[in-house]
Amino acid sequence: MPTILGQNQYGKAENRVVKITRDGATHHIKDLNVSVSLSGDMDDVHYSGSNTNVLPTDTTKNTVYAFAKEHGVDSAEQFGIHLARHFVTSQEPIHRARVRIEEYAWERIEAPGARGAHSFVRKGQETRLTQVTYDGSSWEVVSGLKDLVVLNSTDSEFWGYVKDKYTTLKEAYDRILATEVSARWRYHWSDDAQQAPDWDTSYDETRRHLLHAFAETYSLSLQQTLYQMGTRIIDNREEIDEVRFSLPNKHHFLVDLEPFGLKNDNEVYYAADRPYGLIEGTVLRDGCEARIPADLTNL
Ligand SMILES: O=c1[nH]c(=O)c2[nH]c(=O)[nH]c2[nH]1
Repeated sequence: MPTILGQNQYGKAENRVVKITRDGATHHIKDLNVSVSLSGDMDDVHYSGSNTNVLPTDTTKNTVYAFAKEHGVDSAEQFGIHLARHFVTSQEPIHRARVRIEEYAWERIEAPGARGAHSFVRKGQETRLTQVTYDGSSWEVVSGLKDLVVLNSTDSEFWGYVKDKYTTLKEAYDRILATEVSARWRYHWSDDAQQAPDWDTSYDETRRHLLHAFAETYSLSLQQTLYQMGTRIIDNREEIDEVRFSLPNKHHFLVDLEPFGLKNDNEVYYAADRPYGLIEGTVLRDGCEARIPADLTNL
């Protein structure tokens, strides 16, 4: 049965680019997910396997990162136009380039004790959670949130760790620290005879303390940041006795632009989605018992 080749296209999908622009202590962030799809004279590669006309998808990925440095990212549209024009005008066999971009929006965390403007929270609300348990005489209220994504574009280091024969990680003295916070906090209110907290105020203030502690901590590890966030909540919210966090370390790797003759001065990052470090821990008011389960998905 004879066959002919129909529509075809190829490229690299979902290149996660984070571009930090440093204006002194004020940083700006652009966070994109860029998918490139090219088409043109690609019959041969399908029919015979000849790659003569094939610009590797790996190259399209490199181009995305290099362009983030060379041209900056003013807007997703502008960035897409640069890329699409480049592929069509620089490669004779490529006749059409489609560049799709998703942009993730960030807001600044305005924290009074921050050393600069380099802390961000992803736009789009987190999910507020609660679990109420009553056995006829006492109450347990555990509230919290999930999907609260935060990022510091500086003031984060990681070094001095154990090195064994499998360790390849380079020590970092200025890295991006980003996580998607999942937190649960347990109220010490357990008795109808006691005045219950104002739940809405408690939620808003706990969230605020958590964000401010994230922004204001000069971090030597995500573990240290976790402890600071928990301590800030326990110190400021007397109605809360225990806080537990599950913090995926959302790694941002500096892209090596040297092969393209470009210097990457902590500007262009590859935002990896997996695998991720997972840092979890509880912070307790002294003298209180830990009751939030270790695995927050069980709550
Ligand atoms: O903040 C961090 N804590 C770790 O335990 C760890 N491990 C790692 O590879 N990177 C990091 N970062």
